[in-house]
Amino acid sequence: MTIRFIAASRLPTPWATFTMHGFEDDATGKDHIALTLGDVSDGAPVLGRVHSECLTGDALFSMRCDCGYQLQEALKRIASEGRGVLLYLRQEGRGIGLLNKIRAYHLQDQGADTVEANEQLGFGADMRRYDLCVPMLEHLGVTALKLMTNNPRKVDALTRDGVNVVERQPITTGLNPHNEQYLATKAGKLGHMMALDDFTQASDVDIERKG
Ligand SMILES: Nc1nc2c(ncn2[C@@H]2O[C@H](COP(=O)(O)OP(=O)(O)OP(=O)(O)O)[C@@H](O)[C@H]2O)c(=O)[nH]1
Ligand SMILES: [Zn+2]
Repeated sequence: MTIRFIAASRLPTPWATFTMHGFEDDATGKDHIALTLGDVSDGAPVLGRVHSECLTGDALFSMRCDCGYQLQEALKRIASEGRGVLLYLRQEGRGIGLLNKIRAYHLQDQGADTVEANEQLGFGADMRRYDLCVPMLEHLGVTALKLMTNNPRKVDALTRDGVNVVERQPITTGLNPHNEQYLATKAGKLGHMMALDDFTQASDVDIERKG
């Protein structure tokens, strides 16, 4: 696997102006992004989120999952700390791709849960890889992460791949009637460390604009 840095630019958002770093994954042809704020290469642990692509949740306001809410919350928390990193990994649908995720959603519309739907399609419950994070973080000079996640398997996978995760911070946001069952399945079957009582409710429109 070769991850190559391609270019960086400013990325203004409602919460802060981040630096956006683009990388190319030669093995898969996919491109991945890191957003950074402040000096992340000074050796001190960095507040971070490793976020896997969810086009429906991140860009199309889907309420079926918690991805868009988590993305927004992570950027807000990094902005309020004034320093942090978000890796945006192009592994849609827990690694099965967008069209297979739509197939999986179709099965879920008929009663399967998120894990059963993947399995009925012949996939594992979670096909993601995190080894590409290492060269991305090395390029950015990040040596230790305070990781925002509820997913202990993500922490384990990153640690196995050589990422120094020194702290886990829960990120429980965006509960709504459309994702309640999905979140319960993540906690029950995928091992996410969260209870529905921990969650903040999604408001109708959660987008804030500054200025
Ligand atoms: N196959 C499949 N993928 C889904 C479904 N819902 C969300 N996803 C994908 O799941 C990924 C996000 O996974 P999550 O389990 O929410 O998050 P996580 O990264 O494992 O854990 P957290 O760090 O706690 O958010 C994204 O790639 C989404 O596209 C679904 O029902 N089926
Ligand atoms: Zn999602």
